[in-house]
Amino acid sequence: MARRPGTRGTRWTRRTGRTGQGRAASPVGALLRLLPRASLPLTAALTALALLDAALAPALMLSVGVLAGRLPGIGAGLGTAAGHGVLTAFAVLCGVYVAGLLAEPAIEVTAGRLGRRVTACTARLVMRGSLRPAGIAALEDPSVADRLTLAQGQGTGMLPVARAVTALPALVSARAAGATSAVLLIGFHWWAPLPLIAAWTVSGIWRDREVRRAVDVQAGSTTELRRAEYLRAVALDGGAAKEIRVFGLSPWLVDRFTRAWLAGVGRVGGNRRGAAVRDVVAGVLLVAAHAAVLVPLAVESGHGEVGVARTTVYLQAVVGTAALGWLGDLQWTLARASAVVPPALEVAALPERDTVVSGALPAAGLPASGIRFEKTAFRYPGGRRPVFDGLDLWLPAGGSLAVVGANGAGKTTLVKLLARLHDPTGGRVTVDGTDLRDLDVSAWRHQLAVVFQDFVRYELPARDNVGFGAVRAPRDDEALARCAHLAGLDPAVAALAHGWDTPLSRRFTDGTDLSGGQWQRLALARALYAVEHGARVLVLDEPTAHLDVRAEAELYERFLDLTRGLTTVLISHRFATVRLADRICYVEGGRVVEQGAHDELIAQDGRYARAFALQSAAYAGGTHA
Ligand SMILES: Nc1ncnc2c1ncn2[C@@H]1O[C@H](COP(=O)(O)OP(=O)(O)OP(=O)(O)O)[C@@H](O)[C@H]1O
Repeated sequence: MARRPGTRGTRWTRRTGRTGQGRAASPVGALLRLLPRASLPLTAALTALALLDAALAPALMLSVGVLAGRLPGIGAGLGTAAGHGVLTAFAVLCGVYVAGLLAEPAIEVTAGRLGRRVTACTARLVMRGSLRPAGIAALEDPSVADRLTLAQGQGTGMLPVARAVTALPALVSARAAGATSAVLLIGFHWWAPLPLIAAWTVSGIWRDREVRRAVDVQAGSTTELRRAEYLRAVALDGGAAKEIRVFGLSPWLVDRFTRAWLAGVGRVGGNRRGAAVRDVVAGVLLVAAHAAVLVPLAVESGHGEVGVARTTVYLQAVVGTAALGWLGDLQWTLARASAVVPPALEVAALPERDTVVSGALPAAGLPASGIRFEKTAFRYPGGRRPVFDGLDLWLPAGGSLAVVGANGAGKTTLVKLLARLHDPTGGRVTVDGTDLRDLDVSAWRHQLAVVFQDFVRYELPARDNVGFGAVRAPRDDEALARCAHLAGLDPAVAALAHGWDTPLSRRFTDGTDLSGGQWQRLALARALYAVEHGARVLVLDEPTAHLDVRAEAELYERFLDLTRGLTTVLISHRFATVRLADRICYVEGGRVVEQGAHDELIAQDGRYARAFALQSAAYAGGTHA
């Protein structure tokens, strides 16, 4: 089936036809189901208040009618029975009016509080959902990225979900008033409400469909809007501030942002074809329906067949049936603000799509013997070619293995398989003979300490940046100091104005930033902190990329100290670093093509030896390889 352009974001929903909660993805329905989860007492209170408010509208209508009917009796004097009747009707009218005045702020406060709970609940669902999958494949899927964008309310004209909660009681109250008006009209003629109900319903359904379509298109346009949001973030976030200025990217960024944004919102605006025709037809229907009721009412009232009181009530009721039709801003608000709920529920259900499933076996003490990649094959989801195709590799416990190979050979992918961020698509990875998939995934990761090539610079205090190596461990300042020392971070920590509590970002009060090399040492300290708390496998992916020559030399000197007793995987393009490892493997074409100790590989005079010679010659000649 041909797919409309720009509907990529809804592919996931359409494929499953269900939300993550296993129900149809109606935004308002999903919101109604979410309310009690956010707060049961507040939902109950808001429902009660909304129903009370809904009852007040017809009560007001009736009491006005009764008062209008009794008013002529005032001429007989207030002390008479007719006068008492007028006073009673007036008192009831005042009571209803005051109740309405009191209900309004009560609804506002309750809806406001429930709205905040729903906002928090939605945010929690999205955070937990996107963080819970053990693997990262789903998060790299563009359709998931689109759902995440929507779930965060970043689509075109999306409104905060709390606005939907405040719109709901107003909608209930309006609909109830409309229904009561229709019922009251039966008193005039049994058929009187029918033309009005039909006309308002038809026009309401047309407008409602239009809104749903607009919100749908809005969802489908998130790929463009995500690009626009990215460009805006690049311009404003500060991380790219230097390059933007040096390369003169400002006009390009503004232009591309504008184009992507307009392309995204254009889809929404461009979806009103035929709406004008429907508006005209709806207008004609409404005029005809009103005429069908008002003309007989005027005639019968003029002939005295319908009294003043009833005429007053019926006139209000005719006007009141409008609440059965399209409720303008209220419905727009509800549709746009509740649109975040289905994608939020889908993101909440992300773990169901995850292919990385935890086993149950404990991992404490592993590896005692070693880690083995056995005929491992791997292809990224949607990837054209396999990264590995029968890779065999043995990593003895307590030893160090360096992995070398050209850019894109799959070195980092090897680490992802080791950490079970992805699972092999063929073959297996074992530790002490047990398939990694049979181990409890958290327990196995507890055995790992990784410095990723693209390690994260958390804009948080230095203590957290290192402490994240063992986030569940109690605060341990001595361990922090030891790790900082081993990673060569002492001078940087000593220079922090508030020591370990200094935020490592200029965007926070008293915050500071570190140099690239200092950040890399911090990432190393984080991994060492994990080792302090039980990790037995240390993975260093390009650990010296940001270090100066002296720092790199220092790391070489400390390498044995750093890795003592640990099973170490070292990935590096710097052969001076690589040769520190017990064994080296050369990855090419999805397999290990050479492996052995540095001297053995040099003696083999193969790829490793040639690459080593090339880099040595480049350094000797004063250029970097
Ligand atoms: N998330 C991903 N989705 C699809 N393909 C990917 C993904 N990550 C990496 N690849 C591809 O997998 C291959 C191996 O990438 P990997 O990052 O493992 O290489 P590498 O050997 O670490 O490279 P480098 O030396 O440049 O760091 C590359 O062709 C890359 O384009």
